[in-house]
Amino acid sequence: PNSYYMDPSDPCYDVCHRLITDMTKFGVCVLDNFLGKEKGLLVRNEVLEMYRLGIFTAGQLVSNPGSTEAQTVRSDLITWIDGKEPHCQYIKQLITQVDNIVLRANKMANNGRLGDYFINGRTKAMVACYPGSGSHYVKHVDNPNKDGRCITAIYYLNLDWDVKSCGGLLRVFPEGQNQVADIAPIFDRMLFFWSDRRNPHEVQPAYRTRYAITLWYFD
Ligand SMILES: O=C(O)CNC(=O)c1n[nH]c2ccccc2c1=O
Ligand SMILES: [Fe+2]
Repeated sequence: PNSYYMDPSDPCYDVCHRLITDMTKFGVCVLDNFLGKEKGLLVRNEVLEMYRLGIFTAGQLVSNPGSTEAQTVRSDLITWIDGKEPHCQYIKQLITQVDNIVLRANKMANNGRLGDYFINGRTKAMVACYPGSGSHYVKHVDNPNKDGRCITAIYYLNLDWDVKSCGGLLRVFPEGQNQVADIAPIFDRMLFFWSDRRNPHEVQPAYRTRYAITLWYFD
């Protein structure tokens, strides 16, 4: 069939429709209140507990620019989760929820292709923590060389996050547009964007501990 029918009374319908529309028009989609406060807090607590248990490892090493000694500035800390680990049941539920939406939006899009992709898999969930000491991520493209990743999906966990005092803004520079997209990493916000060169982006220096969970979908 051209595209599989989804009943508009289905609660997922609106979200899937938003995802298709925004990704087609902007290549970026922001969904707020994604899980709801209660479930969002349960996911957040699992991540904070993991951080307390010290299972995060250093993400990228950023050498001190211009420094003489070889010391490196720790930037983001990360850990990879498939959801089967102990004390990750709510992270697993988040992953399942995002899978449902991406896969059903993929089927619902015309002739079953979301942005001309046929999504057929994803990475594990990468839980990232930016310690608040000005840690950041320089402007980059997630998938510059066709490694198969097509959609970046990020879930933010940061309560009462005010970019003016906490920093940590995600700034996307959509290719070919002179308009940037500034996305605050606020609690229970779900973000999707094309992982390729259409969306260079940076994480500006964070002055409070900043948590996010990222999934990359493959086509
Ligand atoms: O947290 C955000 O708002 C955006 N985050 C990113 O773009 C981002 N992109 N690529 C990575 C690769 C390895 C470790 C962390 C990352 C990472 O936070
Ligand atoms: Fe990125």
